[in-house]
Amino acid sequence: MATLYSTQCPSFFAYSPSSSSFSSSNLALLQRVNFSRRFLASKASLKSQPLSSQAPVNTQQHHGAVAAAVTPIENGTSHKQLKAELLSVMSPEESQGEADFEKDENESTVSITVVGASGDLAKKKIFPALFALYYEDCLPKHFTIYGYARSKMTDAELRNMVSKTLTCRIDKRENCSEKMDQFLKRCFYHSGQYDSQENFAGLDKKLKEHEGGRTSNRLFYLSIPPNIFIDAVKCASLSASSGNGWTRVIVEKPFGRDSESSAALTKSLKQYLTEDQIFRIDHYLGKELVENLSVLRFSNLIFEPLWSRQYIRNVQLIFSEDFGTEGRGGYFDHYGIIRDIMQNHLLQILALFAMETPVSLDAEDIRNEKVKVLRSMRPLQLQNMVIGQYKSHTRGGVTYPAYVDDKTVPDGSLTPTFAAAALFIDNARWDGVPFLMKAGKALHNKRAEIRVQFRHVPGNLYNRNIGTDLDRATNELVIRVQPDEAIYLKINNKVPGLGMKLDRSNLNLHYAARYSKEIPDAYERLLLDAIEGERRLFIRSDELDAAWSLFTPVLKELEEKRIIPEYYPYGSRGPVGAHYLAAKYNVRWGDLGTDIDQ
Ligand SMILES: NC(=O)C1=CN([C@@H]2O[C@H](COP(=O)(O)OP(=O)(O)OC[C@H]3O[C@@H](n4cnc5c(N)ncnc54)[C@H](OP(=O)(O)O)[C@@H]3O)[C@@H](O)[C@H]2O)C=CC1
Ligand SMILES: O=C1O[C@H](COP(=O)(O)O)[C@@H](O)[C@H](O)[C@H]1O
Repeated sequence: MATLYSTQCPSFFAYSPSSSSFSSSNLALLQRVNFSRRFLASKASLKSQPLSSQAPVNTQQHHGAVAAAVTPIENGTSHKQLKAELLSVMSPEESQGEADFEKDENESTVSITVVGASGDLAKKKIFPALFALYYEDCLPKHFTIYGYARSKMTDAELRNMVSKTLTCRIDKRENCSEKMDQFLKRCFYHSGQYDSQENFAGLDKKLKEHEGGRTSNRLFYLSIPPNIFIDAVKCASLSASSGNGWTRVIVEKPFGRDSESSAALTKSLKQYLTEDQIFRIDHYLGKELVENLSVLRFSNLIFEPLWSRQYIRNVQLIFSEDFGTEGRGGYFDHYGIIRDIMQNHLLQILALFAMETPVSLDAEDIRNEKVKVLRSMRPLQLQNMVIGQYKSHTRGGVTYPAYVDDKTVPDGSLTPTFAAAALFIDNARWDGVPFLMKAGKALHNKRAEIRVQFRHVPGNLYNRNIGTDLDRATNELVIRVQPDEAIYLKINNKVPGLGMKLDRSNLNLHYAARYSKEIPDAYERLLLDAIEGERRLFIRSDELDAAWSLFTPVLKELEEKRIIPEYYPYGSRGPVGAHYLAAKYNVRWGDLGTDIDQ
């Protein structure tokens, strides 16, 4: 039986996809064994920490455990047989871990409170992600979900609101509505002000009733505008923290507007929480292909040796959306595209892409390497930046609005809805390699991708067959984060036939063709990690400081000098200036749409 790495609930266990008939009780057992190993690992680290802080999972140990469970197990193996087999290979500590796990499962509970439950993000992303986790059996045995917001709602009204946004995966339609009903029964609502300790104490009382005297672990997801983060954190922490388990808070971006406001936010958060309790979310880190970046690089011999200035000419990080700020103009105008996308999502991808090999897969080891990259970078300069704003455009009889037509945007706003930038990492690996970023709203397509353009082949024997445009003949690795996830490598190839004609082709890993399983939403992975105390995909405060120090000077300059953005038509490819910026560094944007870019 071919054994591949595929997971049902990824954090817990792995099994062979070809063993779809593998009994669910056997799967559950494998899950338990892995979980008990993880539990042991986290228990070991708990001993040295105060109760209110986190118990980080040792990812290396976790991966070891997963690998252990991937050992081929024949279909038809009975549950009893399997349990006996697994118990026989467990060390005494692991058997104890298994017992502890069972005890812990029965004696502890996780309460997840979505603060701002009436809002857009909660409806669109958080509740659906929680349901997906529930469907996949990834939530703990005892869990309760609470919605908290000022709006008046009954439990039934919250359930009704949530039910409208729940969906089942295409490959998981079985018992879907039954599962939805079960999930909704575990969702409740508490109405309260964000700055009222009394209202949070009311929540605490209700949570305690659900927790029924078990060890209570509590996760608060702040899905509210940033101006009320601190009020909510203060009240949640003072009135609704767990008394005997962990308390964690997921904080949504924006984390400030610049270095100063971000530092002030961190300082205020730390009045009520330890750094270990703060989970700063950047949902791009939860995207499948971003998570895969390190796998691609560090587990394939062919990539890592090429991953430097010696072979890479430039790296491009591209984000585009084919819609404007519709409905979010009020928020957006205060931040703009540089803060909304570049300083966080694209910069995080850049750091992961460019970091040195971490000592291990532990969160701190990975985050240490990312910080080093950020701290090796030159702060962005105005001359390495182009900004744009979309204007109205009529196409096919339809008129698309300008950014400033949005009623929530002040007249004459200069806020960029598009930006392109050239960044540099001044370290031995990347010296002189331009990292180009481009992000925009209301462009011609919706896409997020990483493009790696390699150097020309020195003394290429086939130069004559390639023609004069050597750039077009160099290898390019494209990691398409979304939509239609894919990794493809552009290579030169001989066109079959008696002549010697070359063309460009793709070595193509197209996810939809290769994997039948639907890709989980980023929020699922991140919520699961927060519940498990895995911080690898969350932003540490020093990472945040380093990220802001790269962008703060240029953001201030743009605002102080009131730089006018280049206007581009809604639905276009963005300002021409982006091409001049790239040309300054001998780069051609890779997303111009060649015949082999699908
Ligand atoms: N929506 C998205 O796609 C994304 C959002 N984010 C971030 O997530 C967080 C939540 O976003 P989103 O759901 O869109 O936000 P919303 O504007 O929908 O706000 C969420 C809830 O907060 C309450 N609220 C809104 N404004 C105020 C206010 N001025 N004072 C007090 N309470 C208020 C409302 O609940 P009630 O009135 O019932 O109390 C509202 O339902 C924000 O930090 C946002 O930046 C990040 C990435 C994407
Ligand atoms: O953080 C944000 O991300 C979304 C894009 O997220 P995606 O997962 O749909 O690609 C963006 O629309 C929004 O402006 C920004 O705040």
